[in-house]
Amino acid sequence: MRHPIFEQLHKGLIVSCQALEGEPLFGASHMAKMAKAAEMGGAAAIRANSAGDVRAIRAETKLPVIGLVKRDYPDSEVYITPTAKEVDELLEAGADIIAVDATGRPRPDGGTLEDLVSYMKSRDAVIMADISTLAEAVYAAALGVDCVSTTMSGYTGYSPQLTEPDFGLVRGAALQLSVPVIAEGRISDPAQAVKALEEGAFAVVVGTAITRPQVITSRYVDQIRKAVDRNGFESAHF
Ligand SMILES: CC(=O)N[C@H](C=O)[C@@H](O)[C@H](O)[C@H](O)COP(=O)(O)O
Repeated sequence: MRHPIFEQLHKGLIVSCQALEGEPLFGASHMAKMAKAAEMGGAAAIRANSAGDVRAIRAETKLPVIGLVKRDYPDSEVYITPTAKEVDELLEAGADIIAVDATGRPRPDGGTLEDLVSYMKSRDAVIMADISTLAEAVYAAALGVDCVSTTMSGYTGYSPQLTEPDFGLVRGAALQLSVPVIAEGRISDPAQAVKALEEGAFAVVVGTAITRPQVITSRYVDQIRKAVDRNGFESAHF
């Protein structure tokens, strides 16, 4: 049976509020304000990295929070909630849903996705499986995750390296699975978010295009520079 929290997410916009160390908005208080702004704009939920950010966002908003912990381990490329340790941190912080890497890549300490999912189920966690291919989506659903998200498409060596969102994966997974399929990754304008829903997404996650101002700024600057190089705007009034 589908967990009741999914009613709040259905056909909604989930805003990913994440800033990594070294980025100007890094820090729980900045992310809480970002989440508040997203709430004011009508977001259905927030996706957030680290127990500290999850706590701050829960204190600042009434929205459900999808938590993850990005952590590097020396023996694995998996960095989104790789082990039970990160799951415990997120449960303690009160995350409503926990996102975990559900790619087929080797996990730290030889752990398996199957073991992680069964641990999470034993702790009543609601699980979002971050996948990069249809086969991974099918496998995660068979393990009993609550939803899948297309987060990792383009970020594993064997998935298509698209500049656009992976609409084909959204469509294929939505057709094949009975759990909600969330569209996530490189959705950069409202029309793409709508297209993802048309392809069968249950909800849409947007991060960078809303919450990473340095990237948004550079997109404008790049376009402007290219246009200036192309035609110089000689007729502009100075
Ligand atoms: C691949 C990976 O690590 N994705 C992360 C997952 O939490 C975030 O860095 C992304 O911002 C998020 O998936 C939303 O995607 P986009 O920022 O493209 O809208």
